Amino acid sequence: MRIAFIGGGNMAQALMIGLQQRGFSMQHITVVDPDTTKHTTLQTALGVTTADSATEALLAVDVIVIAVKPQQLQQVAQTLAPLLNAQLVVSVAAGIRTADLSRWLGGYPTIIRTMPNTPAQIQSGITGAFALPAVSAAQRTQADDLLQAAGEVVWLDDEVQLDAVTAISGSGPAYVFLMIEALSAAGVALGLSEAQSLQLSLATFKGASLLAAGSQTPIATLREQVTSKGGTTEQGLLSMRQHDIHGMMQHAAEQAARRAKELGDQLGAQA
Ligand SMILES: NC(=O)C1=CN([C@@H]2O[C@H](COP(=O)(O)OP(=O)(O)OC[C@H]3O[C@@H](n4cnc5c(N)ncnc54)[C@H](OP(=O)(O)O)[C@@H]3O)[C@@H](O)[C@H]2O)C=CC1
Ligand SMILES: O=C(O)[C@@H]1CCC=N1
Repeated sequence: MRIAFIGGGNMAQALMIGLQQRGFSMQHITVVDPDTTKHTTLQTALGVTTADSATEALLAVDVIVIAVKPQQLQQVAQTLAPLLNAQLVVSVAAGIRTADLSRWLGGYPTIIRTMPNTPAQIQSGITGAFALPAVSAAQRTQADDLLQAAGEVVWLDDEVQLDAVTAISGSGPAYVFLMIEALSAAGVALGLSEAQSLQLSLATFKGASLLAAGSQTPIATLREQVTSKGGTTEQGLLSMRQHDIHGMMQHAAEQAARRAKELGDQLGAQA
């Protein structure tokens, strides 16, 4: 499979590192990004070919992954439109709907909209994906192979659900990083050194996540197994409930999903 990435920023790099870790032939990847300061790093660290603008020859690939910011997508799509020739187009942009991208690409039919996340770079990502009906079974398999290099893939039948995926797993790593920062800061406030508090917090998130992911036991039961009657956890959880942890997470996800829809509405309204 030959791949062209349009945009070589954070998300594209996370996907490419995932592909590299999986042993993908990196010489089969071209990255188009006008920010030439990124080119040397992309070439030396990842072994990919770089270019500052797209040409028909550079886009003679099987899959084009568009990984620019949603605000840049319309302009990028209009530049790509005359250069396309039946390649599969995969978008990772938050909020932007396939109908709008297809229109910007001149009525292009073979598009898969996805929402990956940055743990892709250690093959521990998860991607939500939605394919337009014109995408062939072979192209869907190609996209699945590409995305599986980054971790799990969840195929959706309803594109609207991608805004929820964005709010949960697309943005989710940032929520988790914030929680690690917060737990670690709490440890420092209780007298631990910064280094040891971070070590304890990181190992706790990692251990609890691995235990939960690898166990048949319901998460609530795993939580109860930590919570000794009359013990310490009970007090910690009580405080978290008093501060409405569920409401906080619900509100955060709602705000992220609202923003994904807003990006789709506002940017998708462009001709
Ligand atoms: N970061 C994340 O965790 C996730 C991001 N996404 C999506 O991925 C997309 C990219 O996000 P992210 O990687 O964070 O953003 P970045 O800004 O890191 O990457 C975008 C890159 O595209 C470049 N670019 C701008 N214009 C063009 C152009 N005309 N042709 C080619 N490249 C161009 C940008 O250059 P310059 O900086 O000079 O503008 C930049 O290097 C977004 O749509 C986002 O919604 C999806 C899931 C998770
Ligand atoms: O914050 C953003 O808009 C992108 C999409 C999901 C993660 N990062």
